[in-house]
Amino acid sequence: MVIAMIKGSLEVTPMAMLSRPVCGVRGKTLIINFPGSPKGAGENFDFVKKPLKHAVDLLSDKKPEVECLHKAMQSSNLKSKVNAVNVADRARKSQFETIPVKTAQDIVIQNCLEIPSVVEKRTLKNSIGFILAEDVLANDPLPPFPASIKDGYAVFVSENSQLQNALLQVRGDSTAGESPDKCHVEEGFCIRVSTGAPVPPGANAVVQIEDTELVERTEDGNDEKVIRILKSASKGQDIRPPGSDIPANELILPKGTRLGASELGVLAAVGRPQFSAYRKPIVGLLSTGNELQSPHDMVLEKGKIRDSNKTTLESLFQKEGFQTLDIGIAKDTPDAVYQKLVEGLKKSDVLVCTGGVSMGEKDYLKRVLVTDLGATIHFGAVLMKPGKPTTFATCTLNGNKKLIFGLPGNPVSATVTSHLFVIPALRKLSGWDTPLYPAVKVQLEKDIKLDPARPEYHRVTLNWNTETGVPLASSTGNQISSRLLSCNTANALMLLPKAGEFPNGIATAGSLMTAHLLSL
Ligand SMILES: Nc1nc2c(c(=O)[nH]1)N[C@H]1C(S)=C(S)[C@@H](COP(=O)(O)OP(=O)(O)OC[C@H]3O[C@@H](n4cnc5c(N)ncnc54)[C@H](O)[C@@H]3O)O[C@H]1N2
Ligand code: MOO
Ligand SMILES: [Mg+2]
Repeated sequence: MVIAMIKGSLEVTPMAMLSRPVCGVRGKTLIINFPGSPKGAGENFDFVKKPLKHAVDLLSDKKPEVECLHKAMQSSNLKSKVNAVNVADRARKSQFETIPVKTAQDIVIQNCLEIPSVVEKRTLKNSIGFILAEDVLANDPLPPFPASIKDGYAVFVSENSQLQNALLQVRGDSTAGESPDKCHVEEGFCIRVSTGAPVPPGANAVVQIEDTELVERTEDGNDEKVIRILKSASKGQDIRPPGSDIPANELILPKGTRLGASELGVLAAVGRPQFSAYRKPIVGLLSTGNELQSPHDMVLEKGKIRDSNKTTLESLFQKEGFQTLDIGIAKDTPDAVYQKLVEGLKKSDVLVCTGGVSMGEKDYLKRVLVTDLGATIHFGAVLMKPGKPTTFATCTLNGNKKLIFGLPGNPVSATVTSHLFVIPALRKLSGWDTPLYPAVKVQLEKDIKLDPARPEYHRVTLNWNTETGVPLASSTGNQISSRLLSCNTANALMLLPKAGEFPNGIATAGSLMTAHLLSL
């Protein structure tokens, strides 16, 4: 505890090295000596409060509770009930019906809808991409006063005079930030105004400086005394009436609005720096596989490869605005998969695993989900290339429903299925109404051979063709699902039908296809 206090305090101030915290135990009493200053005492309490209950339990010999806590904190003792020995009896065909992508997406979204959304208070900082959970009305109108659109003169235009060639005495000035009541305009007079400054009472138009000339200076020669208006002026000209940009007490951002830069700017403008938004889910990332080494390892052991999925998916989800947690790598044993799944599910709302979902003897994910976690697998095979063994399950942990994606281990399959299933789910859980990627018609640049059995999500780079108005889709090359390079530079997933739907099984150059936009 002393170390925790010194370590925590040093992050607040280097002066902490001058303090001498003391902690001890007398009989069954824990004694903590906090610093004398109220601020220091409060901070130090925060540094040590987490294990207090556990410390007191230890002192009072509350063994069962202590053991239970230990067990809950380390999922490392968990033993799977999956039989890993009997390989000969394993299923030789997938037990899961292969369903269309659209059906799979509907199932995912339906499960998201069954999770109650959590509303949290947010402020203008770090709220980009969040969805408003309340209707927002403007507190104040914008502009809050009649404001000048030009640098010039506030004047009075009457029924009889539009002021062409009129000589007006300059009575004062109104610059931005001043009170509108500072001065007053009457016939024969004007007030010099700046853009954004209040137009004073009595004035009903602004004449820009370009349409005036100076006729007489003040005695000291520095200021304007009389000006001439060169062009006729009309009532209301170059004035923004109060509330003309944003009216007060009107619904300006309805519940469900996604907060982009301008929406946050609007909230800032109308005096709503605090608002309710839907909480975003936390995404846990788990790689599985005996072959995986850290991407930081410079030397590969025999038979090993570096874990690239976690880096790709972490970057993808973070780019979409979601917080990710690295749950690590699970070895290909039922125990390891079980332990990592429990750890991941405790820490996150949505757990995204890669690998171990196909037909291999060490593909344990589905079996552990069902046998050890009592999870429901909603689908375990999807009619698509890449991504065939994509698996989606839900389970309940401490009363909370959790989503689990078991994405295929191949790097391209994991990336493509993240776009098609995981990101829509994360968006839906964050309150988006339309979480799927928008689709556009695109034109094939070259012939492409179609897959005999599965519709393909072909990675393409779209270039906007200004002559035809239709984006031209260029393939990123060899589409094998292990070749992550095929995702580089891709800004769309082009949906190609299976071979039977095209003569000779070839989609010819110039054909129109649907593509899902990943980015612009
Ligand atoms: N008999 C069958 N075999 C396979 C089928 C099938 O239907 N029948 N489906 C194939 C398809 S399609 C895919 S996709 C893969 C999916 O495999 P798994 O999800 O079980 O994944 P693994 O076997 O663990 O790994 C596949 C591949 O990906 C590499 N990998 C895994 N994790 C990572 C990572 N984090 N970073 C980089 N690369 C990773 C792994 O080394 C393998 O090469 O199954 C086919 N087999
Ligand atoms: O479906 Mo797998 O994802 O082709 O490689
Ligand atoms: Mg496998």
